[in-house]
Amino acid sequence: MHKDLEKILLTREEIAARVRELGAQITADYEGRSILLVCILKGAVTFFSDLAREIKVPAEFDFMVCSSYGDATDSSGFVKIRKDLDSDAANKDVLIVEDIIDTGTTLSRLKPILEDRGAKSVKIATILNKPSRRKANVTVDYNGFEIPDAFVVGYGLDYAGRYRNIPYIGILKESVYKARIL
Ligand SMILES: O=P(O)(O)OC[C@H]1O[C@H](OP(=O)(O)OP(=O)(O)O)[C@H](O)[C@@H]1O
Ligand SMILES: Nc1nc2[nH]cnc2c(=O)[nH]1
Repeated sequence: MHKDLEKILLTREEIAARVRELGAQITADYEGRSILLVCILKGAVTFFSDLAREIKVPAEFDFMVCSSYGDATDSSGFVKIRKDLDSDAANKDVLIVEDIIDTGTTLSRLKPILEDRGAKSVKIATILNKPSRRKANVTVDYNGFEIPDAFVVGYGLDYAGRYRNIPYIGILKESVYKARIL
């Protein structure tokens, strides 16, 4: 285990098994159609590349970078798109791929933006979900794991830009972020 982790929450094997299940479910749900898979950078990149290979219907890839400010329950909560899609979402079945849904601010703002562009459908897949932290309503169509309110890293998720390449998901030691040693 990485020295900065308190414990491993989800092993490589557990993640891979769940990703296979999600891929099979998505493949069945979209049978006969194709998907525009949208990766929300950077955190979702690992899940995105694993999930995409478990989806057996034709899939286009595209990428967005978003920053959220405030929370979605007040009018100051908004999402800034720092890198937009290259493709046109109109008339496409869009599947947004996220690493974690926390307050829900990002997706509660992003989903309507893609719907307003004329997407045929917009659904959401996430590997992690923290429902106890929710402030904005988000329907999660494909939910990997519900996790407690602890700060996790690995499998794409970072703290201060680090730990994204840990191949499993673990809880970061409080001493790491309390000491602000990074
Ligand atoms: O539900 P919310 O409270 O809106 O939080 C979830 C968002 O926060 C994280 O991104 P982050 O801004 O940390 O960027 P990163 O993916 O580049 O690490 C995560 O990837 C989601 O996009
Ligand atoms: N890395 C990381 N980012 C988050 N964003 C919201 N919750 C988390 C978390 O637990 N870990």
